Amino acid sequence: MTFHILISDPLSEDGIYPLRQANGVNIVMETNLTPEQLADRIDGFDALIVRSQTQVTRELIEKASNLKIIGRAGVGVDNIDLEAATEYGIIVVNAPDGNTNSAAEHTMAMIMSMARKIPQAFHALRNQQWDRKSFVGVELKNKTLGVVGFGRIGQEVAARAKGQRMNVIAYDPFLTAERAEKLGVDFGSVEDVLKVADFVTVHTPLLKETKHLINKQAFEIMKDGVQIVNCARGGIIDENALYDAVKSGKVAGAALDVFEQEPMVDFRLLDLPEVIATPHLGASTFEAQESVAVDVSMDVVSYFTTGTVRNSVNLPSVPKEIMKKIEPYFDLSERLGTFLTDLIDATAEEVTVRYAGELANMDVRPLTRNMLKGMLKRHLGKQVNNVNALYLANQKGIVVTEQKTTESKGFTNLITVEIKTAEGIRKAAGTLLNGQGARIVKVDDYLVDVVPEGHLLYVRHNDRPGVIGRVGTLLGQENVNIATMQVGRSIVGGDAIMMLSIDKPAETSSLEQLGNLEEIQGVTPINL
Ligand SMILES: NC(=O)C1=CN([C@@H]2O[C@H](COP(=O)(O)OP(=O)(O)OC[C@H]3O[C@@H](n4cnc5c(N)ncnc54)[C@H](O)[C@@H]3O)[C@@H](O)[C@H]2O)C=CC1
Ligand SMILES: O=C(O)CCC(=O)C(=O)O
Repeated sequence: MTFHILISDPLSEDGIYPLRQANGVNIVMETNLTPEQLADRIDGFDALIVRSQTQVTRELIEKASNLKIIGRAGVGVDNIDLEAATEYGIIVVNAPDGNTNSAAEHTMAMIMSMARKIPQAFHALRNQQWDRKSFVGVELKNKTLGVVGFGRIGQEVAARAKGQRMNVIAYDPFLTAERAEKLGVDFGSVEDVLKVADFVTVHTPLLKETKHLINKQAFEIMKDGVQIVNCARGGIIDENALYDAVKSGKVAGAALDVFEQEPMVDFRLLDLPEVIATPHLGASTFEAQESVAVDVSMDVVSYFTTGTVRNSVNLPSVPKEIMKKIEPYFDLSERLGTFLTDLIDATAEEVTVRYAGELANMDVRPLTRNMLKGMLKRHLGKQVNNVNALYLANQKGIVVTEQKTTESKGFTNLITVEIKTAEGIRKAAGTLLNGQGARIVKVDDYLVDVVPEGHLLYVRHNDRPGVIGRVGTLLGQENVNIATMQVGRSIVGGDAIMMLSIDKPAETSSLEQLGNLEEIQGVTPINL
């Protein structure tokens, strides 16, 4: 049998030697196809290997009736419709480590070029202007670099910046005080980072949560004269807001490798002398291109020869016989993870999942992974699945433990998730009620009965007469319909909670008003 592989973006020839050496493969390299030509060409191929140019859309996937694996020679998979690939049973693999170094070096090159106005000075010189006055820069030494997104590349950039004797402050939802100390950086919230940084560099993936993370409001809290870098993904910085911030003088320099639309169509930002740019070259080194091509080629060969891969982004790998028994708990596990993540405004350090009842006699590792997927997807987005969730959690320094007991205190099965953060331990427990679907039955030590779906509000309050009525009245005034409400309390007159299920998400202003009501201690929206 021949395995047909289409490579549709330029890949290092040295890097694809694992493919060239494999028996029974037919490699076709066509790197100049239009989307329409690619759609006409794709059918019949077993594997598609791309970089960032090829858009692997649902329409393309639907035309690829033989496709089994998509290889992304790089990190970001935002050019691949993962949902469609998963839906069609196509494994997506990437090369998460191969270009980290190059992307970090490019970021440093951009920071230094920007700080010393090297591209601008070169441009003048090339136009035969010997101008030594217009290009006075700033030193990096003793300046503060703010790193938003402290994963592989963010950490490598920080290490290099420290070599330039910069101070580094970072924000990442997975960064704990302990890890920050170990890595020799300060840490704080995004606002903390933006307020104190002389240079800001972003290294997050582009997700719903990170789209326009650096916007008008973000620029407003930055220092006057801040310099800003984006070598991650176009769209993390709002380009219109950046334009205005540079124009107004708030931002003294911007260095961009990536853009909201690529190839670039709107060149307005480049009219500004403070802005320097490269056309998405962060990973464009011989070393990185060879490395990502080797990694992805090895995974494609491994899939072809053994059916296994190393760097899966979406592979569901649950043994069939286990799957049948535990499948009904998949959704509940994931929702418990998301529920607790929304509830907790702190970095998870340890996660314990307790299985009580019949589940204790089964291999429940897929459930734990699904719970972690629910937990991590809030910050890592689509790249998390039940295959890579545990790996990613470990990579973030989260200690994951499973515990089992056959005693389940009145439930056939009970799954309790406990998350430890620097602020303490929070937990939620859920079960499947016979014929009535999933329920969250305990939040911390309060007994509840909540369907884990839709929009929920978790309200902490003092157990006093009239509080519940005031909450209902206010939400009514704000046109928020309450579908269900649960109340739990520790002791009469003590701390209490309300779990409300509402028909639509409450506006921020409504939540603020709710939080300001007498006897209310706090309000947390949860969206499942
Ligand atoms: N310009 C280029 O050619 C290249 C760009 N990239 C891009 O760089 C980005 C980062 O890559 P890696 O470091 O390898 O990924 P990574 O997954 O190791 O790190 C990303 C980090 O962002 C954090 N994060 C997620 N949401 C966040 C938020 N709202 N605020 C702060 N942090 C948040 C995550 O927790 C994670 O630690 C990706 O978007 C990738 O596509 C990567 C390589 C080359
Ligand atoms: O393939 C490329 O050159 C882009 C690399 C990149 O952006 C990534 O790996 O996320």
